Amino acid sequence: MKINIEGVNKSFGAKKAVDNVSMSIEEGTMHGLLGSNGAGKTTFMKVMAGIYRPEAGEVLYGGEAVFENTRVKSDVIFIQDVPYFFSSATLEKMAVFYKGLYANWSERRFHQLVGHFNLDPDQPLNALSKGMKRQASFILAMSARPKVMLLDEPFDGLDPIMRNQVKNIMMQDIANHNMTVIASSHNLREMEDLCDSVSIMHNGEILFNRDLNEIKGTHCKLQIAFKMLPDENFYKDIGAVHKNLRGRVATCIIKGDLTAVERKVTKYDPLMYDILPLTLEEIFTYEMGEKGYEISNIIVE
Ligand SMILES: Nc1ncnc2c1ncn2[C@@H]1O[C@H](COP(=O)(O)OP(=O)(O)OP(=O)(O)O)[C@@H](O)[C@H]1O
Repeated sequence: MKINIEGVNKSFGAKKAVDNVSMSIEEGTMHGLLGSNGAGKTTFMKVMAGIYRPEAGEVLYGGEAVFENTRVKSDVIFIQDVPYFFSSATLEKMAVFYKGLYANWSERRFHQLVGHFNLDPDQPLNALSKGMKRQASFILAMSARPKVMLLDEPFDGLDPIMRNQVKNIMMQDIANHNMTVIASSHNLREMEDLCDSVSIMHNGEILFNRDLNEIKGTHCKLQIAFKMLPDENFYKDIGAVHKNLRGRVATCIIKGDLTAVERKVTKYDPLMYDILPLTLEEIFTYEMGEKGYEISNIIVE
């Protein structure tokens, strides 16, 4: 289900937690929403889930606004950063509750996942560890077979094996059922491996929103060692948008066709060179630097 977010604002008193955010997310893709503590991610997710009414703008799922719309909400699941369960809830009791809320609820999948994650369906959920509560939230969410999953810090508290299992099941649902996922995170590297597109939120605003396949094909990193340092024309010639010199070794970020870059580089008779793809962190470091932001102030990892 395609998601359109149009000019959304949400404030708490004088604090603009979400400041005029617009973006769209294609059906069957995963979007990573990155940002530091207090950037506005949870508030934005709550607006997307239809929990908060924005003061301006709207969130549309397949063209329909989510706020106070039970039909749309039955296709959208929100896993909050701190799972909440009723005081006497067990997985079995929550399953009955979810079945009533979500039209696509799959009993078969629920029992498969309970077996897979090895949780006792009759154990009180509030007596579980943080990571086990997270697992329980995923079991319930994935059994509801939602068209859209909103995940606030989804993998926090899961051990590495559980992380991989949850990711694998989620990626299968994206590939096989065209599920659309938006996940907030502090972890750039984890999102880089999973997402089709990534945005960075800072002080309630979206600073960047990029398609990862597109961006990775357009930039590369050149590391090159010279016998004699070339003049500035070299950097212009190869299309370097950023350079860092250490002795006679230069590291450049280059925007452009990679084979053309290689052809030009060899003309300068380097001692050695290497052309590497850019990591997402490098792309953002460079692009945010251009806009005057220090990425280490915005994202930790
Ligand atoms: N219920 C609330 N009442 C008042 N202010 C709030 C409320 N919820 C959030 N805020 C404020 O809105 C801003 C954004 O908070 P939010 O929780 O959305 O950030 P976040 O990006 O999710 O942060 P974190 O990574 O720490 O979870 C913060 O300044 C926060 O203090």
